[in-house]
Amino acid sequence: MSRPPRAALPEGGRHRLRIGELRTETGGVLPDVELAYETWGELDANGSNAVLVLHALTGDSHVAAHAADPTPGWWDALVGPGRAVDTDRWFVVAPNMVGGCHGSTGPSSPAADGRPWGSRFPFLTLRDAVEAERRLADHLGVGAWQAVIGGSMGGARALEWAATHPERVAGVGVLAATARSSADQIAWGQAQTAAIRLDPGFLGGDYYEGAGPAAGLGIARRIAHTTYRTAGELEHRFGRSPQVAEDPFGAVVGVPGGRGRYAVESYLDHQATKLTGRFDANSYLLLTEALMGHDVGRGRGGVEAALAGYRGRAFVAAVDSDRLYLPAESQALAAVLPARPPVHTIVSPIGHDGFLTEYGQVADALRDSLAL
Ligand SMILES: CC(=O)SCCNC(=O)CCNC(=O)[C@H](O)C(C)(C)COP(=O)(O)OP(=O)(O)OC[C@H]1O[C@@H](n2cnc3c(N)ncnc32)[C@H](O)[C@@H]1OP(=O)(O)O
Ligand SMILES: N[C@@H](CCO)C(=O)O
Repeated sequence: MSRPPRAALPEGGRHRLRIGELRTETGGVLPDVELAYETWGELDANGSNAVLVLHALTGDSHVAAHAADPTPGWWDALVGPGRAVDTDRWFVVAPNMVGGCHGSTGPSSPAADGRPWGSRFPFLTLRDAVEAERRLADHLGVGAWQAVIGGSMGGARALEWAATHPERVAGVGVLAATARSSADQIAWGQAQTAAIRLDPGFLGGDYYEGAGPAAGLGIARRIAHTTYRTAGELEHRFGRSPQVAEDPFGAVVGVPGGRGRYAVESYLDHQATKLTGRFDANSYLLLTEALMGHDVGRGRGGVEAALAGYRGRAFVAAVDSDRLYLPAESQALAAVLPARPPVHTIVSPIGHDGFLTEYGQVADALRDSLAL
């Protein structure tokens, strides 16, 4: 996609907020929670021009470049001066989800005894995350968000915001996400969590003084990443090609039982290595299981009843080739949102990750639908 030129980076920064004790839905207690978040633009005097952007499973708060951190973010072309979420007009806020590993309190953070929480970190739900973010909104003086927007797990959290605090959400944007995690999504999640837990280095979650479960986390990423892409894309990019200088039919000297790799294997190895270098396995487990537990209708009489009280604007988008978050599931969500929004189609050969690479296709519709 073409990116409009960036005239100047918006004002912005990296921040931390202590939100106090968080009692989780399932009875856990986190005594002193800190949220890491980033901001772009300026909040107006009424606190009425704020937009909340929520990241996906392994994302973080760095949505776009700003003056304090010019590194491009994961939705850089969507958020900034003159962009769909125009930071000359909107004050944009993006927190790292509680339980994560990019600044907010998570399993790798020190507990009161100074040791990492590890296995002691309580199970979290997306509603617990929304409660943490509600306190952030209160702290910032944001009465109602003009929009709460996210993709994948971020979209699920956005929907939870609309169901939990309908009066505080004027518009909700849900990309490549559904009202409830399906059996298929739970099944793929379970293969990933098993890979981590069965790694001998996992040590029940208390691995911080050892090597840790890098192998298990890497396998989890390989499984997940394959579901984020399509069979067609992988065939087109890699086919049956061997990785350069490797022979899938030949033994590798010095590696007992080893053989050369196909290019697609090397690609997945690379994705695994990148993730293990930037993500904590316990956070991966925690957030994956929070997402497996996602059902906006849980305890609320079902999905339709849960969203019936939400009177704000709605934007729903699906990637046409997404084999994990099916376009039909986005249609089902749109059909029960009171605004009855159309489902915008992101056309992409790559599948689920298309919401990260092709969002420019829906930028105008997103802005118009949410009055941004
Ligand atoms: C909304 C959110 O919060 S998510 C936050 C952002 N997401 C992430 O960071 C998650 C991790 N990344 C991703 O999921 C993806 O990289 C995306 C979706 C962001 C971008 O995808 P794409 O641009 O299509 O990149 P793609 O999946 O093709 O990967 C390219 C990488 O594979 C490498 N690669 C390609 N072929 C091979 C091969 N045969 N062997 C080894 N590596 C290979 C490339 O060198 C490149 O490496 P690099 O990323 O270190 O530069
Ligand atoms: N590639 C994205 C997609 C998850 O929905 C991530 O890792 O967060």
